[in-house]
Amino acid sequence: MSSDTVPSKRPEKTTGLHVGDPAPGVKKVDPILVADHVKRTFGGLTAVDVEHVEIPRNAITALIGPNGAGKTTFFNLLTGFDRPDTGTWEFDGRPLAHVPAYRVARMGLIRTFQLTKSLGLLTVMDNMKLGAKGQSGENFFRALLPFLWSGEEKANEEKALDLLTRFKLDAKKDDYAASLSGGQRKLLEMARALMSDPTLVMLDEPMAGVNPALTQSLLDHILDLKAQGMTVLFVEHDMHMVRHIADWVIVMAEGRVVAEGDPHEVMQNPAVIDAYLGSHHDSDLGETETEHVTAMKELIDDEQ
Ligand SMILES: Nc1ncnc2c1ncn2[C@@H]1O[C@H](COP(=O)(O)OP(=O)(O)OP(=O)(O)O)[C@@H](O)[C@H]1O
Repeated sequence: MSSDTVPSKRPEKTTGLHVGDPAPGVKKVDPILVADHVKRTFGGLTAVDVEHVEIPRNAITALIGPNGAGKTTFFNLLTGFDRPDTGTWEFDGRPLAHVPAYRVARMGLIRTFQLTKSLGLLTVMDNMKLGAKGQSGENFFRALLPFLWSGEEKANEEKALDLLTRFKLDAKKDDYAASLSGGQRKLLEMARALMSDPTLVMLDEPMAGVNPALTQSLLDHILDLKAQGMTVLFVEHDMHMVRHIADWVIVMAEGRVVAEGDPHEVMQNPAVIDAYLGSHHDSDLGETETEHVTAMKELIDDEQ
């Protein structure tokens, strides 16, 4: 955790996102994603058991929770990278359960991974082109009639260069992705996600492994996504980041949503304190205290 984790300008928070008390599963004024009864078990372990959750449109929502709470599994389910035992969910009013990941992406829901998936032996530019919608090779007839797609190829390259410039990676466009630093790879992954003009961007631990020199730039880019009309849902352990940029926070523990609210309210919610600190929150956790718990403890103290 870093207390330097602040964007360069004060983020404009979006409020008025929910209807009624901010309890788990609370209705949103304009949800972009609505999930019901999504359950995933691994043998005897219930990793995800979300009864109902709504993600507000054109806002930044943080999904937080202690290690093993089910956040990444839930991300995998929503984006078609894993299959639930039960459950349905809709993205922009369209059912998504059983839709494979590549089609979910084409529908406008793009995700990044905790460990970046940039292809090290491809150049930065080639990684970007892979993120484009409707690539030439996808369609048999286009592949037979290349003049149909040369214009598209050029447009993709221009768009990629534009994005790489925005993310300050243009000078690296011909380098192998493997030569980038961890933080630059995170930026590349985010830039690549934007190649397909998503409406919902899901980021799994965008700050993990990013050195302080790049954290501000990453935060600014995430805020930009909202400014451009996109919706962001991100998993993050860095609570300072959550507090600074999230408009809404959803807290998971043991597979369930245990609390929701704006970042300041949520940090004071007893269910959240319990989820992170169990029954130990008045005592020193000593050796057993993880970095995430320490971070949460500091913030809870700040809020009180
Ligand atoms: N493929 C799998 N096979 C078996 N168990 C799994 C699998 N994937 C996840 N789990 C288990 O499901 C639970 C939820 O894991 P998940 O990675 O979703 O949690 P998380 O909240 O993302 O945790 P972290 O913050 O540590 O990344 C954990 O107990 C984990 O061990």
